[in-house]
Amino acid sequence: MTIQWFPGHMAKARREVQEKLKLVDIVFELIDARLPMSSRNPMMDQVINQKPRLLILNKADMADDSETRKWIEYFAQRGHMAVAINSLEGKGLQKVTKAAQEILKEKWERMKSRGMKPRAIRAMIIGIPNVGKSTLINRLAKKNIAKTGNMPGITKAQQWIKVGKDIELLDTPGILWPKFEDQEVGLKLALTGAIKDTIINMEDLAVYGLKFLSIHYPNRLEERYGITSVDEELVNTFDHIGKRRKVFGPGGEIDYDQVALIVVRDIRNQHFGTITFDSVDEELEKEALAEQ
Ligand SMILES: Nc1nc2c(ncn2[C@@H]2O[C@H](COP(=O)(O)OP(=O)(O)OP(=O)(O)O)[C@@H](O)[C@H]2O)c(=O)[nH]1
Repeated sequence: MTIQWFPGHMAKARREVQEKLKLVDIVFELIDARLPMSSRNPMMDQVINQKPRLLILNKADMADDSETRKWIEYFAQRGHMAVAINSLEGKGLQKVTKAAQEILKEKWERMKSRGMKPRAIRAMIIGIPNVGKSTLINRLAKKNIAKTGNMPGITKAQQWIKVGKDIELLDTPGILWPKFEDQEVGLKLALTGAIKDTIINMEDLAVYGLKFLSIHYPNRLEERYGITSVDEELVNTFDHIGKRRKVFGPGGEIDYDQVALIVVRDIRNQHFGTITFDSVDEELEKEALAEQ
């Protein structure tokens, strides 16, 4: 699904999320483990206000494990519990229930001490497009979709999905916009396939990808393309890859469009292995600079 995010749509999305928030105890903020910063909504804190939140790093199977561990630690230090999962194969889902119980432990104990009967935790998933919201909901749902009637304050009947006996999940996720105003974020989102190819320049994307790999994963770049850095004259790098991959136009010249496409596809199809595009160390550097 592609959504054009105009101010009106953003306001509507925000309103819809805030309506649903009234129904839940906790928000599951779904983010892409390859982009733990860039795949988050820039206004999430304001939108969900003080609602308890669990960060779920989805698509962990495509991310760099060592970076994922660092990101979980990074978020923990900022007071946010985070877990890494793979919704596509249903890996790590049990961590979600455990973490939600942990986050709400005190509240539940208070309720118990006031003599209230224990009940399931009500949760909703929020995330930017393509982060895997539907996949996760379907995974958690199995056959446990429970229909409920109208809830006060909300016009459309909400369906709850029973996840084990401890969690009830709203069956429709909240969709919020990504941080597209930052050009580098846009390129990262595009490299992971979160943004439609029609709105990006493939050559820019390929160049960004190659530079990223040369900095963070030079060995993998060498293994696949026989280079460890990107030449200042970009055309030399494109020529090199074009020759290596035999991408020639009708007159025998290198087809640069095709080279760009090959690079982007190689990255997306994991021919460079599992990659995390947002680096914890760079984020910490940015934070340190901002504090100065
Ligand atoms: N490898 C991998 N792919 C995943 C995972 N979760 C989702 N996907 C894939 O990511 C793509 C997007 O998943 P969706 O569940 O449609 O994402 P969504 O957030 O509901 O997307 P919108 O409907 O656009 O908001 C699909 O191709 C899924 O198969 C995961 O954990 N690992």
